[in-house]
Amino acid sequence: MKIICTKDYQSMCRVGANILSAQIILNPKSVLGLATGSTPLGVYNQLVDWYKKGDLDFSQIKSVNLDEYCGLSKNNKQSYYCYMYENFFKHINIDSNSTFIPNGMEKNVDSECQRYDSIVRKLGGVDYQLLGVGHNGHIGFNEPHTSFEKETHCVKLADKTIEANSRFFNSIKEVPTHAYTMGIKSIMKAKKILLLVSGESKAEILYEVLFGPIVPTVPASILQLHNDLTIIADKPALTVISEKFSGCKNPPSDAQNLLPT
Ligand SMILES: O=P(O)(O)OC[C@H]1O[C@](O)(CO)[C@@H](O)[C@@H]1O
Repeated sequence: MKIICTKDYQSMCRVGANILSAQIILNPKSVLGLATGSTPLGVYNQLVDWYKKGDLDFSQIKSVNLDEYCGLSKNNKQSYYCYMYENFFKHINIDSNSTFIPNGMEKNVDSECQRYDSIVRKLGGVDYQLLGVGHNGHIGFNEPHTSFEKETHCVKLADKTIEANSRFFNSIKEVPTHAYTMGIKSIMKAKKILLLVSGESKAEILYEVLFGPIVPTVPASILQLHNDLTIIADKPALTVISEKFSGCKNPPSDAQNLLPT
């Protein structure tokens, strides 16, 4: 894995956008795996800016999103469909037939999961997967204890996730209790993965994710086994890692450039 340390959220997003724009320029037919939540917003803003300046072309790009709340329609402002449209898709020249998000309104769980997995397969898999991480180590909506073997499935959201995401809703009661998510197995199949982590509140979990044991209680810990993983984290998110390894005689090689000299 490669860990890039940036001074703050803004520069994390700029570096992230640079990595994705290199992917888009070098492989204009790429399949991008996209994430929602607060973390990638700055990356989307930056990519939109560069698109508006004429530096990027999304006309042949395809995208698959990680997840969607169950029971929220495309018109619901809190749906991830709406998030993607408002924050990214409506500002760029991506073909609306080339963007895919699980259908949160589909009640037949098996058929929706199979449909989504077959879309990803038909696209030839994800070339670059963008990820954030939840405070409990979830990626997509794969909550702690989810089997590493799952592809798209329906999950019951952890109380911690419902609480964290209630900031986007009028009240915690409005937060859906279930979601469709691509599974850990689907995420690990991506050719390249870019994990973004910002803020001190994620520092403890980032240490667990990158240097703790690989266990289903910390779903993102499986990323340690991916052979093309880049992590961009800002300084506050790296505080626990540098604390744990500073003064350590043999810090893991991946942590060495994060330590004070
Ligand atoms: O970036 P946030 O808002 O902290 O959310 C963390 C993670 O939780 C999710 O919102 C759940 O899908 C992810 O998309 C995101 O990466």
